[in-house]
Amino acid sequence: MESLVCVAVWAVTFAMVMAFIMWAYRWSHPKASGRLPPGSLGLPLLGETLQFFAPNPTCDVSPFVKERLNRYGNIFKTSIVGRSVVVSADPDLNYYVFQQEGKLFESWYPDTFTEIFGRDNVGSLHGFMYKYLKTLVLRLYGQENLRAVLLADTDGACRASLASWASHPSVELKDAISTMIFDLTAKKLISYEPSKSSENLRKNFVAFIRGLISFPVDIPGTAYHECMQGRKNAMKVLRKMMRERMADAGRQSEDFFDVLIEEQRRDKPVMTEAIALDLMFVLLFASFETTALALTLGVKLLAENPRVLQALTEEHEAIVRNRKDRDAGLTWADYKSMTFTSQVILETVRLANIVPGIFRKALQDIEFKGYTIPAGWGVMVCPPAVHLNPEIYEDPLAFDPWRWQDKVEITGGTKQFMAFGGGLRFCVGTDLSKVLMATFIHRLVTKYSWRTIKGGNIVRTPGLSFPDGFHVQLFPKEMAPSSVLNTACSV
Ligand code: HEM
Repeated sequence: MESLVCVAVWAVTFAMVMAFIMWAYRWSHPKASGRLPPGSLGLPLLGETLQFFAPNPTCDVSPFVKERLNRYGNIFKTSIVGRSVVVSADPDLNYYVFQQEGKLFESWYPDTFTEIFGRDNVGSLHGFMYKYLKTLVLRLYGQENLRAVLLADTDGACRASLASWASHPSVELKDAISTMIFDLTAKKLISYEPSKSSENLRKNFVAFIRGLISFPVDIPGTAYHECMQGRKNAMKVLRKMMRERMADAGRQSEDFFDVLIEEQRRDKPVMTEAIALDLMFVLLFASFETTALALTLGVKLLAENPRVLQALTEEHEAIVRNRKDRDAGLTWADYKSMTFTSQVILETVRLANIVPGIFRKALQDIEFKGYTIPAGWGVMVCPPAVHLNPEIYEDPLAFDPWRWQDKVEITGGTKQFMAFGGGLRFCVGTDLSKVLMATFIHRLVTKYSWRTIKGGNIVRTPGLSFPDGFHVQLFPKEMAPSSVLNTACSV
């Protein structure tokens, strides 16, 4: 009897081991109708997730991507956060993916992203609903409103913020710029006034860049957990605000939230409460964090490249000289005349690679350059691999705004430049972001000098962050001690 039990236990164990081996084999050798791109799917379930998130303290392509590009070429397969993904550094495939949005590919992001931004966030919507939301957002952040309203607002915010920072012995620039842009955009979006509100709304968006593409482990201490807590708190505030406004039939439209509420009040509304709330949540985050990171890196790069700073300062001093009233606000014509500044901005976002991966899902089996991307697989377009490719950009890690000279104005993604995405989903905040950066630079270089106090080192996991901040001291130009100006030195 005992030996029978022993045999049964062995048989069950053997069957389980065999089942596991077969499952693991199927995992690493997935079925496909054609030839899959080269690469490894890593360990079962875990895939190559740990390698993907390994910190990279440089502006260069992450070691994860670089090693695989060297080994497999511009298109390779991997598995991250539980999904099989084809990574593309191939300019033709990237372009194809963008052009085929909604046909062969559709927007898809890892589950962490969807949980944090909400299942009805703009990145997860398609077709009519998506186009309708995009049109609404462009009413706020498109060129027309930027020219009529937002340019003056951003100029005022940059002026006031820089003046107040200049009275401090040290300012952590990333946080200070984030606060400035958040306060400005949250006012436009929900009439948020930090001084009058009991909620510190911005603190709910801390750790988002790290958390969006992270391990979906919801335990205290993880970036994902921090993001989820932030989402819950911010959504509570937004939901309460929306219900109060919905109940107030006589309310006049004051901000973008009111526009969404009016849409919900229509006879046959297409906008649901969930879509409106997720949209507000995404906009509150995207409006400030992306641009704040790019600007902080930009100031650091300027401090490290005095020749660029010199040329930039000359452009802005000429704008001031040509004004009747030297203290007047920036005009749209001033903004449009900033040729070198726009090159500096392009060069900064090329090196910043704020969005390290643009995700899509294949809607059917797709053949490309001899490889098959199976239906349902993810595709990650990898902007850093294009922006830092020496065959496209000579000496790619050099901060060289002159490389953009005589290039046509970029109004969408191209095969060589996709910092703001491409195709149908080209970033709706591109123009706002450029206006913010240009007005900030204008006020900074015409009125102030600065020196680095400490920090400024970066880490990409793979989203960009400044782990020790970037602490600077600002001086009004006329009061600046000449020996320490605009230096990258640390104390
Ligand atoms: C340096 C600043 C910025 C960078 C580098 C950036 C980058 C990007 C990229 C690469 C995409 C494409 C994502 C995709 O195709 O899946 C995108 C989309 C988007 N961005 Fe930005 N962005 C910036 C600033 C902003 C700002 C200021 C806003 C404010 C509204 C914003 C709002 C959005 C939204 C709502 C989308 C989704 C659009 C869609 O799905 O069609 N972004 N951004």
